[in-house]
Amino acid sequence: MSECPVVLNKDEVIRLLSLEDLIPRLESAMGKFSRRSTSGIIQPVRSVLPIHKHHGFLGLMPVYMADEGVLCTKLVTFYNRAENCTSPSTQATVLLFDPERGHVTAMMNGEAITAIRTAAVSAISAQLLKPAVSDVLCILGSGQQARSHYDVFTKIFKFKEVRVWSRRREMAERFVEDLEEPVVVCCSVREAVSGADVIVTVTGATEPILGAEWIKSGAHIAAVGACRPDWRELDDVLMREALVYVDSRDGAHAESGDIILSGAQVFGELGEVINGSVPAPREKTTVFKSLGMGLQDAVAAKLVFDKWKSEQ
Ligand SMILES: NC(=O)c1ccc[n+]([C@@H]2O[C@H](COP(=O)([O-])OP(=O)(O)OC[C@H]3O[C@@H](n4cnc5c(N)ncnc54)[C@H](O)[C@@H]3O)[C@@H](O)[C@H]2O)c1
Ligand SMILES: O=C(O)[C@@H]1CCCCN1
Repeated sequence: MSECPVVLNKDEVIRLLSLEDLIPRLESAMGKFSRRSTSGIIQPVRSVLPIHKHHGFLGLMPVYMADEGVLCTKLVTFYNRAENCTSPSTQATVLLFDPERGHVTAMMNGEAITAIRTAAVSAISAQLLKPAVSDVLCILGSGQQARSHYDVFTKIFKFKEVRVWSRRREMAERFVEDLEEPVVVCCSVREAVSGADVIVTVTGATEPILGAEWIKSGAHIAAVGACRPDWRELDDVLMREALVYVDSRDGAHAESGDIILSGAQVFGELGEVINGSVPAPREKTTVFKSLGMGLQDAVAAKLVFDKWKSEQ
């Protein structure tokens, strides 16, 4: 290594990564990505190595943004394991490189980046696709992503009611204990989603937990879990009847069980909606199937590193 990289821990990343700066940069990068050949962005579908013995996976998420001079990769492990395990189910490190000389310039906590950028991208989808009047937010799941989605969605949007459901009720009760605003704890998915305008699914489910029959017509669903080709969160009817948007078509066709196993058609990429090349009819039921992209991590990591440098 020709130079020692800067190392930024979780607290530093959280301090330096502001939503106000991140969201417009993510919109711009995702719009550019969806222009493909002219984008100057190289992002292969992530490599995922199964860790069979421990019900886990190691993902490698490289990206090169030629115009911006950003070369980055995230290394992420994710596990599908018992809730009483004390380690987080998703853990990550993000590396930024000098693209000209090849050395690592910064190494930073990837859990904070993953939590914040995923919720920020879901918020971009909701901004574009949610019903014009959206009073009720429902979060299914009560883990890391549930918390980051709660924080980002309640900061950006004004909901009259927020609901949460978790597989174990005590986990949902623990989730709301830390919050300043009231959140309704629901006993069933059906109760939680009934009449909701925006639904966020952030669970470790591997079988569908959310059915079309319970959902209000015109609702927007940000489907964040189920990131393996044989994992599901949403049922076939919902996937086939809704307009389905994705972050990357290639990623979705390789990794999303909800898309592959339901046979749902992808209507567009979020970047295409941002570019105005794919419509966003708010009155229709819409699903944003999020899988996460190295590009989103790179945008966040560059922002963090630039802010850090500006303080030196
Ligand atoms: N799309 C993206 O960019 C992205 C990024 C990070 C994480 N994820 C995915 O989002 C999901 C949530 O991540 P997290 O970090 O919050 O995980 P977490 O472990 O912190 O929380 C998982 C939640 O899902 C619940 N759960 C687990 N198994 C379930 C099941 N079978 N049915 C219903 N609920 C179940 C748990 O009770 C918990 O509330 C995971 O699937 C993860 O892989 C996606
Ligand atoms: O894009 C991500 O960061 C996550 C990692 C865990 C699996 C799902 N996608």
